[in-house]
Amino acid sequence: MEDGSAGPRMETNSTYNIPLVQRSSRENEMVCIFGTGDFGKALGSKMLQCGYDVVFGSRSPNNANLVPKGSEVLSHHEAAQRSKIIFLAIQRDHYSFLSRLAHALQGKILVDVSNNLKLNQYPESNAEYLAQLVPGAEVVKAFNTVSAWALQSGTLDASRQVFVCGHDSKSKQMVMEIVRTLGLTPLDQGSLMAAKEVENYPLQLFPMWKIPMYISSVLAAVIFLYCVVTEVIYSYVTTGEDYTYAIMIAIPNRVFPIVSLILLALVYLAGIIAAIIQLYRGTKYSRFPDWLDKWMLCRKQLGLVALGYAFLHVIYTLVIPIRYYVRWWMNNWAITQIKNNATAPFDPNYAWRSDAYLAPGILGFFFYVLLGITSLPSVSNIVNWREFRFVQSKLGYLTLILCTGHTLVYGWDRFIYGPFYRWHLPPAFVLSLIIPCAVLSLKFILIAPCVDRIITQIRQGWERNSKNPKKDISENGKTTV
Ligand SMILES: NC(=O)C1=CN([C@@H]2O[C@H](COP(=O)(O)OP(=O)(O)OC[C@H]3O[C@@H](n4cnc5c(N)ncnc54)[C@H](OP(=O)(O)O)[C@@H]3O)[C@@H](O)[C@H]2O)C=CC1
Ligand SMILES: [Fe+3]
Repeated sequence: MEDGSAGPRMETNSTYNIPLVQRSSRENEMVCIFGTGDFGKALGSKMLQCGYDVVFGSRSPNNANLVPKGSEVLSHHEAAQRSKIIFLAIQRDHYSFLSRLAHALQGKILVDVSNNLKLNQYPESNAEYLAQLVPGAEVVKAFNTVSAWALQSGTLDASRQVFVCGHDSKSKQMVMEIVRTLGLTPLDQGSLMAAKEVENYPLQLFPMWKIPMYISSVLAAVIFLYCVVTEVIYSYVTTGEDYTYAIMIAIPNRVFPIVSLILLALVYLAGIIAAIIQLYRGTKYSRFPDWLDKWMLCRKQLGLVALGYAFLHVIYTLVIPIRYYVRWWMNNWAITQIKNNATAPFDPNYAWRSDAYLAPGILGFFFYVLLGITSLPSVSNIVNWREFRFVQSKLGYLTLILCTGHTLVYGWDRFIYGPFYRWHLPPAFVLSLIIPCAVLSLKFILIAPCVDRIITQIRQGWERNSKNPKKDISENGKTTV
């Protein structure tokens, strides 16, 4: 849009709606908005600021004081005559009156901004429903991901993207131009068939985080209950000892590292299953099952949730020295030694064991944090694809090895120590090692040169069962291999 004076717009604007964008020197473009509700008013106000002329279509055109200063309110029929583009800031349930206006709406561009309350609330999308009601108009879906509040307050940072879809590309371009003028970023989503997806988008709560959150919560709950049964209830039943205070710090500090380790292993298990499937099928050209696709797509979120649990484990571990139970136990031990006038000998084995347990934990956590940082868009955008793969894969496996090592050394002789197998149940940390050890063993097999060669070939497009290599029939009938 070329620069120029703001035209007659300036005089009619109230102090609130001084155009921020200087539009073309030609007549200001008139846009019509049906509905003087929250969204209609917010959109109208923003458009006035950006230099458009706004006319509202309302059931009560006499309530002109309700709309932003500088705009007009007319009946739907009159307002429709004034503009090529009409924004429908009306709930879908009230669309039916539009069929009576079909004649006035003939050839107009109707912008559907509506949202629903539930996912898939109606069989067809609101925009497609509108297109059926007013077949003579071009329907474009847009703006439904922008809230009235954000439009009005200007806090659009998180929602600058406006999904736009519609059958007629010219109409879509006109709407996208308005989106740009309002300082937003249009994203063309294709034909009106995409409207359903566009409408479902704002109804989804953190779509990629759902599965990781669900898995981690279920895991945490199950492991917590397992620890309560094998530690608190077991102690109470067998010795009558009250160990319930453990549910505040001791048991959560077992649950957090276990969940973290299992989630981290699950991040890499997806890739291993994918490699095994490719090896088995002997091709990369057939689709993975749906569940694996979903799993692969949420690996980053899974890893970040795992990092969150690792953080909790670190914090809970740091408070151990200030716990009453620990201080009591240490003092008691020292007093017993004084009373007996005998100092417990220094045990280098034990010193080794405790350091060997802590060191991989600290290093593992360090790489864990590094992994988390490199997955942030601001960091991943400045490394190339190879560097990103290197960090996420090599560093990821190193983290998994260190954290698994940390748990293995923690186990030490506890794996075979009878009293830890209460009611014949293995201690929780033993369970936490199953998936990580399986992942590491499988990875070990997959990187063996003979297996790795086949996987690399498959990933480069080689197919085991293709007896006839892919043939291209060129136009002159010759076959090229
Ligand atoms: N609020 C928001 O943040 C967002 C809203 N949207 C969508 O924008 C649309 C409007 O939302 P919102 O402004 O919040 O809703 P409101 O309920 O505040 O306003 C809707 C407007 O529609 C008109 N209306 C109500 N009933 C009828 C009817 N029976 N026939 C004709 N017109 C009627 C009224 O205007 P009048 O009295 O002038 O006729 C009313 O002010 C909805 O489809 C919503 O999904 C999309 C994104 C964000
Ligand atoms: Fe630990």
